[in-house]
Amino acid sequence: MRKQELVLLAGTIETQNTLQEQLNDILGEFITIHSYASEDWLPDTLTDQLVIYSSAIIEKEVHHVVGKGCKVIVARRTTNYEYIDQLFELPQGERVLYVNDFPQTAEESIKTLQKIGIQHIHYVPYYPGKTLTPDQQTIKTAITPGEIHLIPDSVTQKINIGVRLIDITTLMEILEHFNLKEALGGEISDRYTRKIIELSHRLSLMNQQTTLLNQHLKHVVDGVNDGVVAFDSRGKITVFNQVAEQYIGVSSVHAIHKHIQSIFKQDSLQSFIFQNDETSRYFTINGMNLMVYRFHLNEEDTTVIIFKNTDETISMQKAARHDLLQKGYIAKYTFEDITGNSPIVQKTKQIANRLAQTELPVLIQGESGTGKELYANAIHNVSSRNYQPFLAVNFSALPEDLLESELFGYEEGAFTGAKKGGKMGLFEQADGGTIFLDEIGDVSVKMQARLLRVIQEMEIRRIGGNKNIPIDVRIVAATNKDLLKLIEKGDFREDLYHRLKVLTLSLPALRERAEDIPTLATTFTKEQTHEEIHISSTVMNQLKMNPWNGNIRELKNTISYMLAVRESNELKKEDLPNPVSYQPGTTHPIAEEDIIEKQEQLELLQVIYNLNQHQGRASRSKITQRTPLSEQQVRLRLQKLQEKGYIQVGRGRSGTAITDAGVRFVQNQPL
Ligand SMILES: Nc1ncnc2c1ncn2[C@@H]1O[C@H](COP(=O)(O)OP(=O)(O)OP(=O)(O)O)[C@@H](O)[C@H]1O
Repeated sequence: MRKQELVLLAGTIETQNTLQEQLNDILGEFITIHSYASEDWLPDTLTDQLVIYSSAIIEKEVHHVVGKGCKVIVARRTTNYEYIDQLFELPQGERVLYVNDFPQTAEESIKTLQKIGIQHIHYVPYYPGKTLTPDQQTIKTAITPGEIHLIPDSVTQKINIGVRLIDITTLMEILEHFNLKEALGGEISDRYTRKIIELSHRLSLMNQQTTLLNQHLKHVVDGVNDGVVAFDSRGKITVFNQVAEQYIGVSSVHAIHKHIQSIFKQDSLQSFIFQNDETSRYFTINGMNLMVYRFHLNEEDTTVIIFKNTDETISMQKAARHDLLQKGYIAKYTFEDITGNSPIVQKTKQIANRLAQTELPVLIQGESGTGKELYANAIHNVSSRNYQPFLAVNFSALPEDLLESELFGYEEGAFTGAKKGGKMGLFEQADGGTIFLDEIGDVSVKMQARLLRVIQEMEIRRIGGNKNIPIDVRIVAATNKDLLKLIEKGDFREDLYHRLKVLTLSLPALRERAEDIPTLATTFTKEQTHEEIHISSTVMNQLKMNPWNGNIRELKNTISYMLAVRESNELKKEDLPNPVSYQPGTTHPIAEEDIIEKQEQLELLQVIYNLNQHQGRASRSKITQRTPLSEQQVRLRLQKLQEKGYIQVGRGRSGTAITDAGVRFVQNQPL
């Protein structure tokens, strides 16, 4: 049987090609399709043919070629479902121009799109000759079924959903014309609907994916440890996670889509949410201490509120600290542990506190035992790095050959005995925190060069390694040596000195703040025993007088000694260690007047001792005759000797007698 034929007449080549392809797909097996576009060329007069117009509008342009015996069918057209996926990506409520060649085709197409469920966007029909209102002229997106050239220039996003296709009723009309409807109608409508089903399958797949994505995001937001709430420009809640449910005491099902004010009833919270100057504030909500943060997502015109439980944050920080503590990388002391109320200590603590707030290196200088390590700890603990590691390296305690691998680590196989997998050095381990370089004056010149490089570059290279590892470490160094003298002698690099001493902190010697000695002595006593210990005034006076060349460490050791040897709950002069056992002077000589005054007291004591031995109790005039001191000076020194428990000054004319402690003191003095 000869195949039947039909002629398709379209306006544009694009429409011609698309519809030719559609008809071929569905009817090509049974009917031969010829097609022409009026914008291209048309055939000579057609006779006795079935002619399909792509739309009623082209009639004027083509009717002259439709001759005798022709039957004309004007195609009804519907959206081409293949390309509409892109429309789902447009945001909810977006205004778009729907651009077509005529008002009725534009209106029709909009209705079709709405019918198949694309209702989240707001369509404005547009066709040649339509005048847009000033408001409509701001629309930046246009959709068109192949009529790209008709889109106004103001539009920036152009979505071509392709030429509209011939609908099923027209296809059935064609079959009827050829008397094929009965034989082929079912099959053709199946082919047509299969395409539609494919589309609805794609749409449902897309919906499924959107639902999955929404669920996934809900799980993510629910998994966040903080309360998260979001609301749109009208105040309607769009996000309300599980933690927010707990904090606010409202279920998300109840909260979502409600107005924010109906859920957050607390006035102060409402005013915080709606004002613009503050971005965070502290609130107590349902008995919980919450820090509330607010920020705006401009693109989505959404406000997000985050609720952080400060009690939980504190316990998390404690857990992090516990972790560091287990590794031993923690600064144990704070400024509270630094005992002393003397003006000089208060001032030093104040300066240290300020230095701590910077990120710059600090060099702590002070005699041995003045608390340099204590200050380094305290500085770290008030700095912004306080929840990061604090590592102390004592250069005088580590042998030179170990130092390098300890500080910088090594790679596997770097040397015989190197651990499998290599080792991280202290600088790497201190990353994010503070490294305390103690006794920096004892560092060898070779190590000084390496340290200088690390401090300059803020990166290290492991022994045997070939890559530089960046580090973020704050340096606090300490020394009891006079680094300037070392520089003069060529034992310390001047460039390293300048790198380290960006900020300096000088710690006072204990003798410069003797007024702190009673508090220190009592503190150390309490630290070491729970027993109620009294320090006799004689002992206290003696402690105050001692030059303390070993500073606080020496004082602490003296207290430990006395607590060990005491016979009662009172620390008496007999418990004091032998003066010669006091630490020898380290860096500073004892202040001049101290030596002289001590010497004079000793001489006086010697005089009293001799007088007592030969003449019994000694009168003040006799004592004065035997010394170069004035009567007034003798009186003052006798008072001091009595306070120390070395003599007993009698009333009236009864004279002065040396005590046992005085005798011991005299006898113990080097000749
Ligand atoms: N102000 C203070 N209050 C309480 N204890 C202190 C104080 N200063 C120092 N100490 C104690 O004295 C001892 C010595 O302190 P630290 O080790 O910090 O001194 P240092 O200056 O680093 O000494 P060195 O130069 O010998 O290393 C420590 O036991 C410390 O706890």
